[in-house]
Amino acid sequence: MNYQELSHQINSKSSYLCVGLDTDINKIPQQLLKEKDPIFEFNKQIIDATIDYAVAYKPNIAFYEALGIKGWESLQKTIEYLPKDVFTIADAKRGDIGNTSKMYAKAFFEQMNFDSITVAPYMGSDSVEPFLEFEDKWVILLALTSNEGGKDFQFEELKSGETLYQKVLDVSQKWGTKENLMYVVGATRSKEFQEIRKSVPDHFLLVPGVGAQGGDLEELSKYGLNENGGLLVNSSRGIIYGSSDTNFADVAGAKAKAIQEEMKGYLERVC
Ligand SMILES: O=c1ccn([C@@H]2O[C@H](COP(=O)(O)O)[C@@H](O)[C@H]2O)c(=O)[nH]1
Repeated sequence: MNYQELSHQINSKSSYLCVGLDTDINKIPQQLLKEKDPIFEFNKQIIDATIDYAVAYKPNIAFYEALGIKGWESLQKTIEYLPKDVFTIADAKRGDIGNTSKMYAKAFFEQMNFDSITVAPYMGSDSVEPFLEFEDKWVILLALTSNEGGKDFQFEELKSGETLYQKVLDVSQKWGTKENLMYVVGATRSKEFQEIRKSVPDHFLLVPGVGAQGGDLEELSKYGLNENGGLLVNSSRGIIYGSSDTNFADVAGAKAKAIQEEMKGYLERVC
């Protein structure tokens, strides 16, 4: 999916919601365990219930890898089940020396046909560029993460006066464009949103950390939204684990709808 198509989806659904498919076999409703593929069955019902309110889906790959071959099969089926007009994110946080990164890119872009993958910037340009060589595919580079430990390195002030995460934003803009490069900025970092938006006015930001991690949707939307949308805000546990009963999908749908309605209001302010 390209920049214009993503922007169009945000406009037509009045939503920049990304549903996180962090599907944990120990958390899904008991009655699904009798299914042949409980993880896929759970994802399928969550997707059906939330599809009208979401523009993107983000399976966190760890939850599938943890189950071995069966997990990879559930992931593949989930990706195949998702409609082509939603944006798909492999939250895999990859990145290695160039020839290895190329193999990661082939795995997620060619084998699994994801639109995008999260990549760690720490190994630098040659670890990121192989992902950027794929047409209409995206790198989502970790810039300022939502977790407490993100402060250990990302706020480090460099000799130049800029912080490490600012340097990631500045330098990486030479590697890709707004058409193939997005950034992860945690919803818990709402104080930094205004300044980050100035550094990357046109790039999309993937924002995890609303819901279970307590990020403020209104605050981050105020500074993060731009005229193309410019944001994909992820919620995983806050949507998919609203109920552990037979009504789990309905509850997920209602939670996604509530977020979409709130987002609609924020989008109207920038249009
Ligand atoms: O900075 C980051 C980067 C990635 N994540 C991932 O997003 C989801 C958040 O899940 P919630 O249940 O909505 O908290 C999860 O897959 C994380 O691994 C992040 O939280 N922060």
